[in-house]
Amino acid sequence: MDAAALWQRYQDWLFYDAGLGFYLDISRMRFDEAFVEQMQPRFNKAFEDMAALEAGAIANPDENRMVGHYWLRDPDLAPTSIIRQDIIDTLVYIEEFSSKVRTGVIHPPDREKFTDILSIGIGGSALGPQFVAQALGPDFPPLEVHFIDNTDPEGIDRTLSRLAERLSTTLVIVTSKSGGTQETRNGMIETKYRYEAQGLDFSKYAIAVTGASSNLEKMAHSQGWLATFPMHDWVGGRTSELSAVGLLPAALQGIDIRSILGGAKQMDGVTRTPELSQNPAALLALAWYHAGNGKGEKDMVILPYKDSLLLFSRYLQQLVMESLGKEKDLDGNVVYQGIAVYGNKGSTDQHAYVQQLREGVPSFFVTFIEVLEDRQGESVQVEPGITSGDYLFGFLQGTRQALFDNGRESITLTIPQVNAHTVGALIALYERAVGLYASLVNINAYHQPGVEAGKKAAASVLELQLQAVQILQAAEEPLSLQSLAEKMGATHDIETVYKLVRHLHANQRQVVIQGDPGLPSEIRLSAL
Ligand SMILES: O=P(O)(O)OC[C@H]1O[C@](O)(CO)[C@@H](O)[C@@H]1O
Repeated sequence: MDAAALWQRYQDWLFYDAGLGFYLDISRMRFDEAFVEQMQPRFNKAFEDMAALEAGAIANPDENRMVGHYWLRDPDLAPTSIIRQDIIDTLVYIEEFSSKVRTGVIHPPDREKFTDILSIGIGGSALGPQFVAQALGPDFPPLEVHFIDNTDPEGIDRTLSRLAERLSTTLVIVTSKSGGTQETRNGMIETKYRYEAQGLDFSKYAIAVTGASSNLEKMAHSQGWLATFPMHDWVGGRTSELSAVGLLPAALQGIDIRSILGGAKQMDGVTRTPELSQNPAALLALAWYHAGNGKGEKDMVILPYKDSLLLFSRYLQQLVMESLGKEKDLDGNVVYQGIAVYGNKGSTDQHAYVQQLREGVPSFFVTFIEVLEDRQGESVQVEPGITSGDYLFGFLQGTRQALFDNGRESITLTIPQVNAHTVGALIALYERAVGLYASLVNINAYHQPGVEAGKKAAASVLELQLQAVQILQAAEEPLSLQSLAEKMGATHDIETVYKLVRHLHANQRQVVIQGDPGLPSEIRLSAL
């Protein structure tokens, strides 16, 4: 395609919404009119599915749940007046509570104000708050936010050690929809232990964001925690950023949550349009379908040219991959769907993996995110007439061009600046694009049956561990690995037995290995 034809294609496919100041360019995806025409019936169905979902249909049939994240930013859309009022009340509660914390009306025992927030949660109960804190957190927030989002002891220690001096002014938010996620529970128990070690009553510092009647909610109530906020049944973890999960920590950091909601609502208005060319979420879904043949054959590389959007790719990784990565379609056929997502930021990545994108295996399409405003205030000139922001802009345009010249496709989103409104809009855009794409490929985007297998397997490893220790404690002499596994009735799982004794030995806990651990069949095991 020559330059004039490309320019025409750019103009033909350019989407712009003046209210949002938002542009979407899919001209560098090499689909043709015939493809668009062929996709139209699927889109008609996707728009119908989406309308039904927003009206309160059971859009997550496996879990028999409504899918209502769109109602969070427009409560009038909620299917019942009870849900509507609940959304409104929760928002007011979040605002009142966070304002009282910021001003010291709610304060820690014997101290004037909370200074820090420790957010404990994982997956959808962490990624949104982390992304928004990075994108929108002020330079000097009224409360600085920290995260424990794993059960890694060293990671937990690092966060808690850094906070040790300020634990007595740190507000802990434990976020878990199910209220039973082990990583989050472990982080909470370890944190509580540190508070108690300092003679602090954890319940005076703790808040829960969780589902009704979850174990976490029951514990928060019975122990008299500072507050609990709801995580509604009809909001999935990966679409919960605009519920209390994301809004509470954002409000505590002084981020304008009404503006996030406003941006999302405005984007929802635009992406509700049942007209492919006028709907940027549908255009994204079209581009994804084209790139991967509707089978996820190409990976989605997210490249925001803005440091503050660094975590967007990690946020989208869960939103897209947990939603679309499914073994079966809605009719029960095995389809192995999904789109792999990764990314970091430009132009930093240009000095890392962009080499492969330009010249290596062409297994991806890029989504560039361009922010028009370089910074607030004046820029120095790094060369006559040129600023650092001009360089960032130049690198984005240059990389887009270089990729296209070598047959690599890309999408470009352009926003006027990174602010609460545009971040809300970006979240809403991708939520809708994922929902539409799921309809195109006929899968349930709102369940996650696959993650249960890993959780169950982990639980059986821990059972094996307890059993191994018990047998070693009862043994009169050191055992070989084989005989330990036999006594456990776990010869089929001897590799796991080997690994768990090695782990315990490395931590000087309960088990001693004698012999060369590199020769598993020769080691002798005894209780410590
Ligand atoms: O909020 P919860 O229930 O602790 O779950 C955390 C995350 O775990 C998952 O259920 C996957 O295991 C995600 O979908 C969810 O965001």
